[in-house]
Amino acid sequence: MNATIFTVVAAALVDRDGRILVQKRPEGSSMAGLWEFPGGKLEPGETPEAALVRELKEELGIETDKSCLAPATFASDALGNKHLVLLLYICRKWQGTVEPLHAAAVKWVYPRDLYALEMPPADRPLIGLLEALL
Ligand SMILES: Nc1nc2c([nH]c(=O)n2[C@@H]2O[C@H](COP(=O)(O)OP(=O)(O)OP(=O)(O)O)[C@@H](O)[C@H]2O)c(=O)[nH]1
Repeated sequence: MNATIFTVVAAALVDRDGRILVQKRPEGSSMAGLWEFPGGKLEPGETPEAALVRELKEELGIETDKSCLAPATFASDALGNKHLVLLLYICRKWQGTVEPLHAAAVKWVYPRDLYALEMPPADRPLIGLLEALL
């Protein structure tokens, strides 16, 4: 079966205690209220790393560099009538203080505590991998 594939980049920001940042999708967006990794869709012609650096600035007000983005794992799942490929990077180094500029809220959680959160379906298989990696 053919499907329109769209690519999303996202970051597991990891703090010094090994906790990961998740943000809550705002009211009025698709999947409102679910907790997700910050990130978003690529703009035409944009590299995944440039898109993620841009999204982290737009969504959280932090600055990072592509050299601080380590490819970690990916998800591949149907989303509506399209197919989502989500590239997840681990990022441990950035400048600035995280602020929820787009999200309803942000919080830092240990990987094992991600299981208890309501997350988009594509994200669930990523949790065990993050637990193993961190
Ligand atoms: N940033 C992010 N997006 C995710 C995650 N998991 C997941 O399924 N997605 C989906 O990937 C897409 C990312 O789009 P986006 O963040 O650029 O934009 P958006 O919410 O305005 O998109 P939309 O209005 O089309 O839903 C959304 O459809 C979102 O639901 C995740 O962990 N992080």
